[in-house]
Amino acid sequence: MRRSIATVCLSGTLDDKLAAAAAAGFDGIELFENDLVVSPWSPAEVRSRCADLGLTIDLYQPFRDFEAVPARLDANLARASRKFDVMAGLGVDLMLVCSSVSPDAVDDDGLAASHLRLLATRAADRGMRIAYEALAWGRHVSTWDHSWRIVRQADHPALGLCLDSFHVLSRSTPVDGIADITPGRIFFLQLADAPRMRMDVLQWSRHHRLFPGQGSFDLPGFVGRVLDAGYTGPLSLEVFNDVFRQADPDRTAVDAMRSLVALEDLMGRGERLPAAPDLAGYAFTEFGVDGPAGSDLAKALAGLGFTLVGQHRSKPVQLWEEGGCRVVLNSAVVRPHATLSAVAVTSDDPRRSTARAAALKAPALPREHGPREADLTAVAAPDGTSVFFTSRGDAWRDDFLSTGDSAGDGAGLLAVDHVGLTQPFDHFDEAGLFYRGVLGLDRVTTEEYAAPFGLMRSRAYADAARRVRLALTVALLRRGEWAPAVAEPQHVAFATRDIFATAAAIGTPMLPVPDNYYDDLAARFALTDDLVDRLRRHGILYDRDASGGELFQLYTPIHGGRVFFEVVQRRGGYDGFGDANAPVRMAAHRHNRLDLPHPGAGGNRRR
Ligand SMILES: O=C(O)c1ccc(O)c(O)c1
Ligand SMILES: [Mg+2]
Repeated sequence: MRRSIATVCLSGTLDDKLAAAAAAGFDGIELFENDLVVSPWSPAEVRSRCADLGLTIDLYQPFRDFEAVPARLDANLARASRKFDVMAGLGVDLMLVCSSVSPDAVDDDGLAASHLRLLATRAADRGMRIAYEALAWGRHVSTWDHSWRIVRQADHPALGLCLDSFHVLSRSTPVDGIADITPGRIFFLQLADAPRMRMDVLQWSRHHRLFPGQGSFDLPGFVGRVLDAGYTGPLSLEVFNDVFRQADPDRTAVDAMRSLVALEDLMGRGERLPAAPDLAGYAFTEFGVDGPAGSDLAKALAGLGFTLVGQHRSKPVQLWEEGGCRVVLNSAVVRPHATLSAVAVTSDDPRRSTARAAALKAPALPREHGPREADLTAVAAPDGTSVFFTSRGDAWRDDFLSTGDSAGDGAGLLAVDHVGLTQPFDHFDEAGLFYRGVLGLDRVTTEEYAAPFGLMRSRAYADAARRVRLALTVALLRRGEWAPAVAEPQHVAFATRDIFATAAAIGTPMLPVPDNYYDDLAARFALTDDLVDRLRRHGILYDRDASGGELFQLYTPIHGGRVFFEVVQRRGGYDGFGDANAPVRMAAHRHNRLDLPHPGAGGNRRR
């Protein structure tokens, strides 16, 4: 299928947008009038620029407030005629007319149809066509089925529909009937996703649209019906989004292309992606550390029961292990402090995982191989994390020389439960689409909560077997300046079979948790005094879901300036991430980092 993108999706001037669309591999564009108006290029120059870049101009838009505004009919036809001249210069034959919002528009389908028929006649005289789109906030026409009735009534071969997934799905109008639209009458298809929000639909549309797969709309279902109606034109993205409007257009265009590739795969039409192989879990997580951060993390890992079991053959890289948890401390990647630099997932077919990632436009990372170093394939995630695919059998471990120590039972940690990555504000949705697509994960939860330094959103993904879980978080506004030190922590959570045994093995609680938290917990969940006391004594946080599943969590302080570890025990099918406890953890980290006096766990209240 041809893939197009509306210039309104991308930041910059027209030349920036065209270059970005072409570089990301789009076949065509929808030209937004504003982008042409501010361009120094004539329509003919834009046409030749697009041709040079291998882009077609598939649609010119928007033409507003035309139908059923009787007082302005002549003026509107004159206006249209000038726009047809522009379109002729551009070499584009399709104009988008969106349903009138003017207070002067009258509620008269017959009149609307006759006006559109007149416009279509004029367009046809110039070899052009009109695609009529119902805006969700149109004054009298705001649903796809209403626009279709009018188009049918107008009955002109140069008049058809433009269907826009946002306008259709934001209104929850039934979509089944779309498949029955007369073949050939859908002239254009615009795609946008969006989060479900209860707000004015115009504001929702103009600020919060997202690329397919980043929001909550059922786009595969919607597009499937449009294709069932015989539509053969491009899949064209039309996303009004405040962040994308000011982000690097090259990067946005790649994100956009990735969304279309993933959508076509989900629909099972067009090009298919290599299927996501089954994942067996995280093989290891790697932290890039400088000297002080390296010793800080090493101490923290030892405190959690890890053993230093390996030293890399050729690089300053350590392998720490406990149960099925492996942590690599890499001081070859020189970065300030500590950074969760890589995650490695064990894939049933690493080659296919890599091919899938490449098809989703994940940049491949060059690896330097020493003589015996395992051939790990890696791609770069939008947040800078490297994602490795390893095979079962741990061949990658041959890169490490044994220290002679082997991991004992430690504190009873079993495997990585999840990885938590805080995302920069501008790249949260992009990162979600990337990880989900590349690793073949499903979306599990989306939560929002008020934390000490602002509102947070967290979104978690996991494979069907729950062997690889990933939690992304973001501050809902760009971070204020005043608390930058805790801006973007990253963490790895390890699963334990028995959190109380693990806590006992660790000893003194690593991160003091306020008494007030436990008083509130007792009230919220009607827990026994005994359980609350045990939680309190060990600094364990607790959560319970609607069906009785339970989560127990323990946290370390922040190490190496940016990272922390978590220990979790899930019971009874608990599938979340304890987001209700995140503000408690964040406040405790703040206390800890400032080294504020703490009354101590175990019932000593502050006076
Ligand atoms: O927000 C708007 O005005 C607008 C314009 C053109 C479109 O295709 C659309 O979906 C919305
Ligand atoms: Mg539209």
